[in-house]
This record gives sequence, C-alpha cells and structure tokens, in this order.
Amino acid sequence: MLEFSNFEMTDLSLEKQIEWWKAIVHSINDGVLVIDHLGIVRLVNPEYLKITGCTPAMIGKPLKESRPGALLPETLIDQKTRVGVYRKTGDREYVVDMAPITVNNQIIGAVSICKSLTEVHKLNQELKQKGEKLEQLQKKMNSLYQANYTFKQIIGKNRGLKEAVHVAERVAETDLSILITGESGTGKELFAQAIHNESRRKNQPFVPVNCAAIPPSLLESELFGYGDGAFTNAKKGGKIGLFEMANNGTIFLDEIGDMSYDLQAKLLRVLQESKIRRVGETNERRIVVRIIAATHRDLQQLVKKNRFREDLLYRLNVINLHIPPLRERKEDIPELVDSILQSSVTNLELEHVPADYTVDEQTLAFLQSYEWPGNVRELKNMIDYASCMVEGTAIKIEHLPEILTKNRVVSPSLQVNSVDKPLQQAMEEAEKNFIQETIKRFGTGIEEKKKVANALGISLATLYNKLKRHHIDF
Ligand SMILES: Nc1ncnc2c1ncn2[C@@H]1O[C@H](COP(=O)(O)OP(=O)(O)OP(=O)(O)O)[C@@H](O)[C@H]1O
Repeated sequence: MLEFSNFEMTDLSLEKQIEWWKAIVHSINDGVLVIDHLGIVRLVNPEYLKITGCTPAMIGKPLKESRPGALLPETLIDQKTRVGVYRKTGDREYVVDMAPITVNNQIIGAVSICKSLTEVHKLNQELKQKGEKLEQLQKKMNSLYQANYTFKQIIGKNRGLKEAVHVAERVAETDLSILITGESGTGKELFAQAIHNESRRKNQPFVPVNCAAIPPSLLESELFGYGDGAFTNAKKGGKIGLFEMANNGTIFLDEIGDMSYDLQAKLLRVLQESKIRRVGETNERRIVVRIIAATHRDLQQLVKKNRFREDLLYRLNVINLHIPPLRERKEDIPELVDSILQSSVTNLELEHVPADYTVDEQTLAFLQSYEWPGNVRELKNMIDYASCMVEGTAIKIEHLPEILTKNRVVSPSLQVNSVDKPLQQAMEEAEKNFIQETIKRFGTGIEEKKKVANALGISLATLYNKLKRHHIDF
C-alpha cells in the first residue's frame, strides 16, 4: 500500500511539487495509471499508453469508460493489492500490479503499474539464447579439457612399464593422489589421461597444467583465478582458475617440481581443505578435484635442497608411478614404431605412402640402438619426419633426420645381428666422432664430462664405458 502521509517537500511550491511528481511518473520505465477515489483517470505516463494502446483522451474520464474490463476500480472498494495480474488487449500482453493509495488512512485513489510481456518475452528469449551460448561454451570447454587416451593406447611389454600400467589401472577408480615420475616424453601425460578416462570422473574435465611453462608470477592466478580488480590489467569481473575449471574432474599438474616454494604451500592448503581462494578475494570456494602430478625431477633430492616441500611430496605421492625411459625398454620400439606409422598416415594426411608402409630392418635396428634422450616423443617426431621423406614402401636410414644419423648416439649394447657389418662399423665410427665432437665443444674436466654426458643424453657411467671402448682420452 502506498503511503504519502509522511511526504515533505517544503522548499517547493505546490505547483512545483506536482510538476516534480509528474516528471517522476513520466520517467518510469513501467506503465503507470492513477485513478482518484471516484475511478476517474487522473494520471497516465507515456509507457502506459505504449503498453496498453490507450490514448491520453482517457484522462479526466472514468476508467471503466475507456476500459470496461478494468479491475483497478475494484481496488478502491476492497482495498486489496493485486500483483502480477495477466491482461491481454488484442495482441498486447502485459502484467499489472494494483494498489490503493491512502492518505491519513483514507483511500484517495488507486495506482496501476504494468509491464509489457512483449518485453518479458524478449528478455526470456535473450536469456534462452544466453543459456544456449553458455551451454555451447561449456561443451567447447569440456572438449578442450578432454582426455583422449585410454590404457589400450599405452604401448609396451617392458616389465617396468607393464607394472606401471597395472598399478595405474588399479588406482584409477579411486580418488587417491598420484605422482608420475619419468623423463620428458616417456608418456606421463598419456598415463594421466588414461587414469582419468578409467575413473568415474571421465565425463568431467581433464585439465592439464604445465607448471614450468607458466611464469611463476602468473601461476597462482592461473591455478586459483582472481577476483574483480585483483591487479592492474586484470580482466573485468575476474577470471576463473584452472582448479575451478577442473571441478569434479581431474587436474594434471605437470612439472610440479618447478613450482615455487611459496605456491607449494598454497597448493598444499588447497589439497587439504578442498577449497580455493581466488587472488584478491576473501571468500573461499569449494572444489572437488582429483590431483595427478608429474615430474621429471627427483623430488626427494629437491626436498633435501629445501626446494620442494616434504609435506606436499607426501600429500601428492600417495601412489607413485614410474615410467621407464625408452632406452631401458628398447624391446618396445618395434611396436611403438608400428603404431606411430599407422597414425602418421592419417594424422599427417600422407598421400604418397601406401597404408602398409614399414621401416626397413636396418633402420629399425638403428632406431633400437639409439639412446632416445627425448624418449617416445622424440621417436614419434623422427618417424613423422621420415614418413614425410619416404619414397617407396619402407623408411630407410636416409629418410631419418640428418641430425639423428649424423650425430648418432648409439647405445653400447647394440644388438644388430641382422645388420650388415659395414653399417655397424659406420655407426661405431659415427658414435666415436660424435662423442669427440661433443668433447671438443665442452672441453675436459669432471664438470665438463657431466655436461658431455648430459648433451649426449647418457649417464656419466655410460660415457666412461664409451670412452674406454673407443679408446678416447679425456
Ligand atoms: N607407451 C606409449 N605408447 C604410445 N604412445 C606413447 C607412449 N608413451 C608416450 N607416448 C607418446 O609420446 C608422446 C609424449 O608423451 P607424453 O606427453 O605423455 O610424455 P610426458 O612424459 O608427459 O612428457 P613431458 O614430461 O615432456 O610433458 C605422446 O605423443 C604420447 O602419445
């Protein structure tokens, strides 16, 4: 009920006050109609005329005259407020709120406020469109954050690898945190995706984050998001973080060993409390996320050097999966090569090679003799390159990248029974030359030896063996 009894506008003359009130009513975005206690129309605003299609001629006449079905005069009698009354005149639809106007407990009139449903329909339509857009974005986001691999795609019969697959399959359905260790390119993300796809979270996002690729100063806001105006250049309205994106799914924290010590403490708190706080905000948001972390670093060593928090290591390392490097599972190379060849034809859209092209025996033996510092990723890149270069039905040594064949880094345990002696000899010589070239680059001395071994992608012990075998003084 509208009460005017306490209204004061002492500074204005009566005329001015009326003008003032009319201006207010006219500027209202809803339709307004006022009748006096006799049911005579005293005031209508332009929006009312627009919504109902009435004309200003109705002013000064009984409302029932221009609108015989009007309910407002009844409000004068029963003094009831009516809300959301649906009205339709021709093709005009609108809803009306009605209320009596009282001054000093006396009914002096009634007011009707109406809102066009055409407007509401339009807003509804807009809302629907926004909803559809949101759904599309959600789908897009889910497809961006989708895990593609399953355990079936993990190739290898090596004992260490099979053991890792076995454990991963057993723990996939649980929510236990997993730490995957192994050199770069060994398949850590492949494992993480397969675990996610085998879990009950498989229809939820899988969000990979490379902690080493994001500048430390940005990593916190990338992980946890930020609030409105959290810092200069911050997006208006703030930004959702990767943890929130991964809600109900899995977050894969790759290269966790590269995370700053300070951020490690914040991450630990998030893991313990299942709550995140966006940078610059005070409120916390609950999240349910499965954590899989990975690193090529020795985290125990980093703990000893005070560069990794021991408490975080224990929290992440509930299950440890170690993926052996490719040089320790060379028996898997032929099968990996076969699978890469098959996918190369389709992925690279190669038209110049037959679907059943292969790698010839000598080349395969060479691939098995190489140390693969970049592991399966490097093998895949090499085969993809050779697939583009191949002429005929089989990849030969000359189709491999020059850098690989010129700088052959071959393992001491070269098992190439089927290989012609000249190739073996050539490879031995190439290895010797390559080691000598690398020594020239780095120089001599114990530290330099380490650098040489590093550059060659082999251990110091292997380097010593090779030096002895090739009679190289160092
Ligand atoms: N056992 C395997 N079977 C089939 N493909 C594999 C296997 N291991 C690795 N790959 C392939 O090798 C490539 C590199 O794997 P992935 O990215 O998972 O390695 P990573 O250890 O996570 O590397 P990084 O530490 O550099 O991030 C991918 O294309 C992956 O599909």
